[in-house]
Amino acid sequence: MKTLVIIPTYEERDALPRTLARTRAAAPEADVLVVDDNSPDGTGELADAAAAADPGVHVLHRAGKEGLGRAYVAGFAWALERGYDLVVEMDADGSHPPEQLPLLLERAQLSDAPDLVLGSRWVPGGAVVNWPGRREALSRGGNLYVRLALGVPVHDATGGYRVYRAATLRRLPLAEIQSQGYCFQVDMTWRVHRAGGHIVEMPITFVERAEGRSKMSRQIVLEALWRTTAWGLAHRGRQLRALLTGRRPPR
Ligand SMILES: Nc1nc2c(ncn2[C@@H]2O[C@H](COP(=O)(O)OP(=O)(O)O[C@H]3O[C@H](CO)[C@@H](O)[C@H](O)[C@@H]3O)[C@@H](O)[C@H]2O)c(=O)[nH]1
Repeated sequence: MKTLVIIPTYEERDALPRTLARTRAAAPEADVLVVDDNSPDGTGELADAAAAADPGVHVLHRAGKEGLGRAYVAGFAWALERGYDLVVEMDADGSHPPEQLPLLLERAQLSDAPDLVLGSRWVPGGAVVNWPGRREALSRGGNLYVRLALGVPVHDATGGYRVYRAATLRRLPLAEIQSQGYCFQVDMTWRVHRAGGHIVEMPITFVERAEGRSKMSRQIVLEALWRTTAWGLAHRGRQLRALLTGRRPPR
């Protein structure tokens, strides 16, 4: 199946070349799209150089930093316009080891044809390497909150190593997405679930970056908290209304 790996970048000069090389070696049949938000450190120029040397690497330049969510929505549109069948999300910093990609892609192509294969840190066999305790607690706690608030039956809705079936992305109202930061991952997981999508989790090992720095911020955490809470309240309201009026409650 025609596959595109989307790698969003902001200031990933030190990490990107190695991640690109590892990705092309691990899954040479997949094309790569770097979506750079005009990084001031020259990441975009590095990506251009990689694209000039390898026809399987492409670059989408955006005018400025607008967050992970907007970068992915632009990357999805790029992929759908060009007829890719599978669309992968992957961080630029090597924390999503490209060597695990073939297993995720293989799972995405099994006959039960999942709409979304989630690389999961929090299922048996999954792991995190070199994360401080408070970051692990934030991720585990955040995922528990997502499950309780939204009823999404997965263990790692916030993770960013995943494979979508392009046909599923086509059915989602991507232009409506408001999430800017990492709650985009929750937003997408929930959209696939609500649309009746088949989601499977595969264990992955997340390895904290050795170069550059995380873009995680207080603003990103707060956005995830308030959006998840607002979605959850609206969702529970819809379910209650359905029950009271004898209709089938929405997922
Ligand atoms: N284009 C673009 N890329 C961005 C932006 N912000 C972050 N990125 C890119 O998005 C990827 C993830 O950012 P990191 O800063 O490395 O994230 P992390 O803290 O390691 O994030 C982990 O937690 C997130 C939330 O759970 C996960 O979404 C992510 O996959 C990973 O597990 C990196 O490739 C980074 O360059 C942005 O505004 N624009």
